[in-house]
Amino acid sequence: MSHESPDPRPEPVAPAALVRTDGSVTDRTWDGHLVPEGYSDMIDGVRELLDRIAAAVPGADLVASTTKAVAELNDRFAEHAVAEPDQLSGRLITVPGRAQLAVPAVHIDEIGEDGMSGHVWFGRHFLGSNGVVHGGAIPMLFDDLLGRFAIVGGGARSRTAFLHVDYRSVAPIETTLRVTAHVERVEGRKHFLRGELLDGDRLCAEASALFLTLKDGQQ
Ligand SMILES: CCCCCCCCCCCC(=O)SCCNC(=O)CCNC(=O)[C@H](O)C(C)(C)COP(=O)(O)OP(=O)(O)OC[C@H]1O[C@@H](n2cnc3c(N)ncnc32)[C@H](O)[C@@H]1OP(=O)(O)O
Repeated sequence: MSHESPDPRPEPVAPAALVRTDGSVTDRTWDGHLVPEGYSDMIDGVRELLDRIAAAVPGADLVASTTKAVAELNDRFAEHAVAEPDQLSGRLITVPGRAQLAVPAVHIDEIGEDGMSGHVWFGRHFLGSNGVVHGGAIPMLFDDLLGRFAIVGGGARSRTAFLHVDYRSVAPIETTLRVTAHVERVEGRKHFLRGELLDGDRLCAEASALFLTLKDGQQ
């Protein structure tokens, strides 16, 4: 049995090359590692695959062929494993979601010294239930966005000391939502940040967080 349904995924907007916030193009991570051509497109494809798998009831043929293909890919990727300082996933700060698949892909629209705004679209991979984004995905979004902004805003490497999230109304999946982040105040190593997730003008969730700049040699 199959159900016809409209495909709600937005057109992919991630560039083949990596575009910095000032519009210039690079082929390297922030710390100089060369990124193979098409890498961010590959990550986008895997993100779409996670949404497609979450949304589908596949037949036995598709299950078998997918299991075989994934096993082959696992073997091939295992041959290319590197140590953490050399990995690309999570280090492409110019790509939505930093090419880290657990992190929802936030597209940054505006960024300044004290704040940023962007948009995010949660696919079926991030479904909690009944058309609503999983409650665990929202802190992940805020931790990444605010943590990244603690660095972009002039901080050095930092870690989350606390992250408080209030869920004010449901966040729908398959909808373009707005996200904002701003610096509330900085006290020495302590960066206090706030963020919001909105559906139009409706506040879905808000976060307040403290990030601490790490001391030299701190893990
Ligand atoms: C790759 C490129 C991409 C970059 C993009 C990356 C974006 C991703 C970002 C993800 C970030 C993470 O998820 S990090 C992973 C999740 N977080 C963690 O695992 C952190 C675990 N906790 C810790 O490691 C530690 O507790 C720290 C680092 C947070 C703090 O330890 P510390 O450095 O020794 O500091 P400490 O002396 O305890 O505290 C310093 C000051 O902060 C205050 N303080 C400390 N913790 C708290 C707290 N929870 N609530 C209130 N205040 C606190 C203290 O009272 C003190 O205030 P005063 O007396 O000075 O006034």
